[in-house]
Amino acid sequence: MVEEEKDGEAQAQEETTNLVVPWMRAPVDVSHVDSCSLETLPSLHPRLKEALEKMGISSLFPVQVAVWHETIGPGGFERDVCVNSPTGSGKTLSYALPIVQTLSSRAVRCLRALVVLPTRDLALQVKGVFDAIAPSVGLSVGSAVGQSSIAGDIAQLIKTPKLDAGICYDPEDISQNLESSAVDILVATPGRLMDHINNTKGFTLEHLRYLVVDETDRLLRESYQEWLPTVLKLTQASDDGLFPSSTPFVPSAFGSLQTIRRQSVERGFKGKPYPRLAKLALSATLTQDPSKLIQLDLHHPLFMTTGATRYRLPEKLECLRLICETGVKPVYLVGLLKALEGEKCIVFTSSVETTRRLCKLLNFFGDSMIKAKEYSGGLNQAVRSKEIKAFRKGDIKVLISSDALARGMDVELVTNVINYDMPQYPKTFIHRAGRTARAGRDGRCFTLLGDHEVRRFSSLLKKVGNASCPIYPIPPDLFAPVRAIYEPALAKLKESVEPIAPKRGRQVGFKHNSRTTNSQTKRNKATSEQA
Ligand SMILES: Nc1ncnc2c1ncn2[C@@H]1O[C@H](COP(=O)(O)OP(=O)(O)OP(=O)(O)O)[C@@H](O)[C@H]1O
Repeated sequence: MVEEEKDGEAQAQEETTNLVVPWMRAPVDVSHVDSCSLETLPSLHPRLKEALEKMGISSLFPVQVAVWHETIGPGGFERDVCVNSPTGSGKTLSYALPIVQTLSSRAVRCLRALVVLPTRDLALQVKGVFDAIAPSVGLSVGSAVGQSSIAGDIAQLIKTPKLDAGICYDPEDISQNLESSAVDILVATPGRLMDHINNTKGFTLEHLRYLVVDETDRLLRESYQEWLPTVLKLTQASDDGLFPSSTPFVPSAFGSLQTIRRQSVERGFKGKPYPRLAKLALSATLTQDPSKLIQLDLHHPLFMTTGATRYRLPEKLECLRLICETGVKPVYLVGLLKALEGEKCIVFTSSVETTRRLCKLLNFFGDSMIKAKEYSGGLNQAVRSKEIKAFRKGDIKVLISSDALARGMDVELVTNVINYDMPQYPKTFIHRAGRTARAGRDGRCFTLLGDHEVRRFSSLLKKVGNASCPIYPIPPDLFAPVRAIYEPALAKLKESVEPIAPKRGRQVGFKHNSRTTNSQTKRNKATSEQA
């Protein structure tokens, strides 16, 4: 993927120059923090406790406890927080809970918290987490993501006055005008957010108090229409006027609100309250690149990480490898999938095109072998949503995917991740593998390798802090029937996907992805992580 390549270059640069911003050199190590039961969590709102219990949550994970202390506890949102914590460790709730808790005492509905994620599916997943807790304290959550109707968004986000019988809407009436937003919290993708900022009447970030940049490294890698500088600028605009810290909002001459974001006294401001937006940045592979981090304009940032290594795999993840004979990699994959029959598996490939072909090929092996569906940026959103829904429900057990599914997606009971194509970069490995072994559960990550990839894979494993990756032995009796039907399945695939005259020596297959042309590869890569 073009994105992962950029990531790789950036990582290589960081690794060689060893540039680390000073505040990252003294992190809070979350691996020394214990889980905490809801009963003993200080200051937790009783209705939030109930909502969490309804979700089946009885205690907070370490990263959630650490962020809680820094925001609700003694830290009191004094500093911006940057979290680097493994996949599946519960980062979503680590920011959702303190934001909902602090906003639970708000008097007037305004857009106070903005959560930005790189893809539509991720944004909707995170909205689901807020939806599970925010209504319990009277807060409303909205979403603004691509490929949904703008009119629908506007109806959901902007409050229009109700014209009840006998009551007239009076735009001069401040009490009617106070609530312009229909939501307190907005979960958005950058493109749709910019649409609203530029075009939606009544949409304002004037009262924003919290900004969450989830999957930070991914979001900072691309400018997405300059969304971040725009948001920072719009929230700074209302910082010009300072209001007494005891007055959380003041009706202005225009009937709208003005918000003091932080009521703390900042260094160098001689006792004056200095309004600012509180920011939280999170990822399992948080960038350490100063030129990227500077874009966030962080305030006395506090860095939370887990352990001494840069990246960390989930504790209960088991890594295994399969060394495949040249030219018959799909046979190994089908053999492995037969060995894992009945369990939920995600198979990652290197591109949209390989995803499409591999999925077709597997289905040509016949229903009795493998039933697989595909998920990639090459499909339209409706199809992707349908497939992911079926996968969540368990109607589909095998999902062949590009890296569109690698980051953040939380699908329950995925017990196996299979790297059909070896990931090129440590970050890609971390995110792919992290679709399993989530929330302290067990999971396995298999990587299929050709002989020529073994050395490179060993060096990649070292970078993700995992030295042990034994060979997985597929039971030999599973291979023979698969081998027997490989050639006919391949022939069917050739007929179905090879309208272009094959080049000399070119075969349909998955042995070498380099066979696709450069422009094709670039196209595929470019779409593979698109929302
Ligand atoms: N305190 C908790 N108790 C039990 N389960 C939890 C708790 N917190 C989160 N979970 C569950 O853990 C899973 C992983 O959480 P989440 O998606 O927030 O992880 P993450 O750290 O953001 O992962 P990624 O880096 O892959 O995005 C989810 O299914 C979530 O419901």
